Amino acid sequence: MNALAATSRNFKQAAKLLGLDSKLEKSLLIPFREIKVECTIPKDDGTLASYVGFRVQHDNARGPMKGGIRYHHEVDPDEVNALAQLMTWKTAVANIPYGGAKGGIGCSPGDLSISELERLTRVFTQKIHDLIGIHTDVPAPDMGTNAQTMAWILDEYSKFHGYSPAVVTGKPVDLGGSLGRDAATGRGVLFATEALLAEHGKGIAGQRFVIQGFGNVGSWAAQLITEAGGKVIKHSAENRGIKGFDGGDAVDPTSLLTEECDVLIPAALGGVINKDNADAIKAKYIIEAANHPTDPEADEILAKKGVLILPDILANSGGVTVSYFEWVQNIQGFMWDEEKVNRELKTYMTRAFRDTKEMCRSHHCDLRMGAFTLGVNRVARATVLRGWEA
Ligand SMILES: NC(=O)C1=CN([C@@H]2O[C@H](COP(=O)(O)OP(=O)(O)OC[C@H]3O[C@@H](n4cnc5c(N)ncnc54)[C@H](OP(=O)(O)O)[C@@H]3O)[C@@H](O)[C@H]2O)C=CC1
Ligand SMILES: O=C(O)CCC(=O)C(=O)O
Repeated sequence: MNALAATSRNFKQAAKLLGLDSKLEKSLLIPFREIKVECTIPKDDGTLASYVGFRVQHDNARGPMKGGIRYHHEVDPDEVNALAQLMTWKTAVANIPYGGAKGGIGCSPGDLSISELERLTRVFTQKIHDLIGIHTDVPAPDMGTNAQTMAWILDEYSKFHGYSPAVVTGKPVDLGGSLGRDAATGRGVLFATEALLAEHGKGIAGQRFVIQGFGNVGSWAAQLITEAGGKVIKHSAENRGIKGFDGGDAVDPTSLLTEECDVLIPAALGGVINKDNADAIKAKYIIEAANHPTDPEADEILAKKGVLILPDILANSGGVTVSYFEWVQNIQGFMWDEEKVNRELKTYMTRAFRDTKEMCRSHHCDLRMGAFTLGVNRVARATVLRGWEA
């Protein structure tokens, strides 16, 4: 199922459980603003290359819009729209004062040189600089982008608006980035997994994990789970990003989803768990480190098999939570030590898990609907409180 159809279906199910007014439901679903820009750059060989960039600003009822920028050849408007919508519910689940947005450029970053990536990022920033900002929309890294990409956005944005470190998060620590942001999504995955397993009288130690994707999120999750005593038995790439991680074997990324294990952690692309492979999944728990890795059809099959799924908008909210801490530090002009960042992250992740479970109890629903009803309800309340006057 297309990412937007899947995300909207989950939203509508949550709206129904909450008994939302149909006009409010419609207004929450339609994005605040969709931006599509042409980005042409000279390549290193002197020829020109054109790319399409997107930024979808989904909702700002609870605060500035927030979300990553993805560089990937499969980036398309529907997917960016779905990812932006997920950010709106995710920031509300985490209870941080943001709305949701997401951006992307349809390109294969591995085929571009560093200077081509820098030119592309600067052209994209030139096209969107007056639509982002510290109190309007704050980008961050996602697949195919990193702290260096954020440094280029910060520099280009600052040419127009003056030095503004808080306009992006996930930037290098030397430019005002937060200690602990690099590991934050993976660390949040660890805390969320601990909270879920604890409900079943289990800990990380001794559980067998399979992780798909070994970029920023997957590699940090693997390292931290290993340090906590978990056994990462398979992962989907050569060790990348984390020096010295030596757990698990590298195998083909699609077949590993159906490997024998206790906990499966998809940490790459969306839609990888679908009606074609859901029945063959052997894990007892799925922790969605990636965004929308599970199709609604697969959700139904896995529920019948008794597999518990910790949904993306809760499981991977550690990244945006520490992005919030970074933004707060930039605005305060005061840097936190890493221990404080990690301690606060644990508090926020544990609270989000507890609040989600409360919605599961009160609305008699699974964890995905618990998280969706929690997020959608908070955004709906803020929307109504702000009023409808034009
Ligand atoms: N970075 C963050 O803070 C956050 C990220 N996320 C989500 O986590 C996921 C991963 O993001 P991140 O780690 O930042 O991205 P990275 O670009 O750092 O890493 C992506 C990983 O996915 C792998 N991958 C790419 N395509 C496929 C495929 N078709 N099948 C299997 N593996 C594939 C890549 O392998 P290779 O290197 O070989 O291409 C790489 O290991 C995304 O869904 C993202 O939206 C969610 C919250 C926050
Ligand atoms: O850190 C952020 O602001 C956003 C991270 C992100 O894109 C995500 O959670 O999917």
